[in-house]
Amino acid sequence: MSNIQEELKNSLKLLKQEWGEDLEQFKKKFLYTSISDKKEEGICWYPVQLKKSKIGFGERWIVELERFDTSQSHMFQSGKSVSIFSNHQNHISPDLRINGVINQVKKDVMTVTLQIEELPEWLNKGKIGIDLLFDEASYREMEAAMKAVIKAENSRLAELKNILLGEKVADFGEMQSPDISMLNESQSEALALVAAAKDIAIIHGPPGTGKTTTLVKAIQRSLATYKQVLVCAPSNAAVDLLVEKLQGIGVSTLRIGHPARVEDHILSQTLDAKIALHDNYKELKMLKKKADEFRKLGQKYKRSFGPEERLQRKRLFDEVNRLKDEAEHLEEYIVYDVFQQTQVFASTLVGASNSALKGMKFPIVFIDEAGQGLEAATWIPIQKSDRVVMAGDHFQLPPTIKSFEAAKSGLSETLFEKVIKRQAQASKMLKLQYRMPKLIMGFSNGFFYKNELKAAEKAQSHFLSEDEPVLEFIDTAGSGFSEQVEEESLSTCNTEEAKFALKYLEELIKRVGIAKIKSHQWNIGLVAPYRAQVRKFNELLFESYQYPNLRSFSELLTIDSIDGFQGQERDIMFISLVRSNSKGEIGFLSDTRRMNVALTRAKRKLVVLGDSATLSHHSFYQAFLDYIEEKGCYKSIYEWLY
Ligand SMILES: Nc1ncnc2c1ncn2[C@@H]1O[C@H](COP(=O)(O)OP(=O)(O)OP(=O)(O)O)[C@@H](O)[C@H]1O
Repeated sequence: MSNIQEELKNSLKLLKQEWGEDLEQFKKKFLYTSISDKKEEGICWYPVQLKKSKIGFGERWIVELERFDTSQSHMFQSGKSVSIFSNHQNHISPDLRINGVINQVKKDVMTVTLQIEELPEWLNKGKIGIDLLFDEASYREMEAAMKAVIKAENSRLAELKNILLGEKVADFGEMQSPDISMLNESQSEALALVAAAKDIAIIHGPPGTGKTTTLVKAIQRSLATYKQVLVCAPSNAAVDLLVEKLQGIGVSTLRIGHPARVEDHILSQTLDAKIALHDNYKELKMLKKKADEFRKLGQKYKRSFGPEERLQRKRLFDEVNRLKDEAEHLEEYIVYDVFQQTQVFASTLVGASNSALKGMKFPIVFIDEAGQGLEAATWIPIQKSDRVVMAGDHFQLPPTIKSFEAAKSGLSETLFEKVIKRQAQASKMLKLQYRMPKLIMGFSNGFFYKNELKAAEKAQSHFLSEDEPVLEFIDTAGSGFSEQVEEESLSTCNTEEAKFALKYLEELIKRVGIAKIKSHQWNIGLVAPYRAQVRKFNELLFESYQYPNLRSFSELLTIDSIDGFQGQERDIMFISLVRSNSKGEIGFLSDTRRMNVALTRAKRKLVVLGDSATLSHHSFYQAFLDYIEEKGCYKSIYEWLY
């Protein structure tokens, strides 16, 4: 057996190990995570009220539950497994839980089929909620993809397996001379490489070098040759960003995936929305309505009726069936028509297994942020494609892996990294970045990119105003701003730091000028590595009136964890590092690739807030503090406190 077959089998084994660990951690999460945390993650409805209950087919109980907190987005959908719990006396006991499967979710009402013989009394006593249970579907899809790749022989997938894993050399056609009218030289060379690639091409490079920009251009170009292509990324946020950019240049894009996971401004690109906007949609609705009316009429006939009525009832039901068939055909036609008009199908890596794409093959798949995708997930869209183009940076966020052992044994190595190592001629590195002035870029450049990264001339003119520093580190050491652990979620926050961050931004807006910021549409990112701190920002900002200017900027302000910012950029970035303790424990912050993402999002101003006494125990932060000192960007919180 060849080495790559062994390697793939090992990857599959590690994936299963990760699956087991994830399941274990999920179980623990449910025991220790607060309800508000779970609600925020979209995996819990609380409180809910029991509206109806009945016994359905197979003597199963079916319940209808309504939630009150209607604003929260969620991930519940039909077919998913859920667990209904009682929070009696603010305590969730494992005994007061029942499992079930979602029949349907309509706005704020969920219908669930339960796996019990009798309804427990506590269901009627209020204080109940619904948890989403562990979703094995993604793992199943990844497992299936790995198995398909292992099994592949005498097929395009088998060839791609050999090429991507380095057994066979990637093939290229004649390289056209790069057209530098739109992009810079190395970006244009990357475009030429993509055009010549018969198997695989990779665009990689540090933050802000235009990987996504070049990839979008390559996608647009490919549409001159191919009618339809597939575009993927590991996260929903990265897919939405690509869809937004493609939409911006007039490419007709269909966003595959559950609408609950798609950002609001991208919803119009989902299949549901496109069906609803289709010319024939009104006709479809009419057919369904008529079928319903005839069905109701037919049901009005009681049991004891004569032959005349029987005939009439039969006619009505025949009509119902005819109308339903017609509606079904019309719906199939609408979907077919939407697909015909689509140039780019866009989904997450795992989302490429969506039934809407079943049986479809693409001449080429483009994968952005490929350094964040697990190998098994990356194979899912590749199975559907003849050629592969990936873009990413292996010094930014890696795939999220729960099992330390599996990560150590190789699961953390992405397909993207393997191809860069094994097919050197198939990749092009971009080195000129357009996002950040040199001062913001400098630390990351030295620490991660051997100072190979250059800043474009135009990035030097990125600032808010002549006298507004582009980089500041504000040291909270000695201020008494110490971290707290959120009791229920065990996530860390730092209330004083959160208050200071908001106050700072409030003052910054006033200082730079509200009108100026609004007229330039400069946007702001407020970020922390911990979800508890993100929650704290939201609580403080939206539940008080202390920050009126910042609140009035809410459409230009994004508050999120670092992971939510991968691939994005903001004019102003404020990072609250949270950790402040006497032991020098920095936990999660030691993931330097995550910090690399955070430190490289800002276009005009980057403010980092943290406790140097705690942070300097780690060499990465010591190096960062040295850089800050050297560049004269250090400030002590005492400048604000007194
Ligand atoms: N050739 C170019 N000329 C001018 N601006 C450019 C060029 N290429 C990219 N940019 C700009 O640089 C910024 C960063 O580009 P982009 O987001 O594509 O980079 P990236 O490499 O994908 O970044 P990240 O690694 O953070 O995902 C964007 O504002 C983009 O418009």
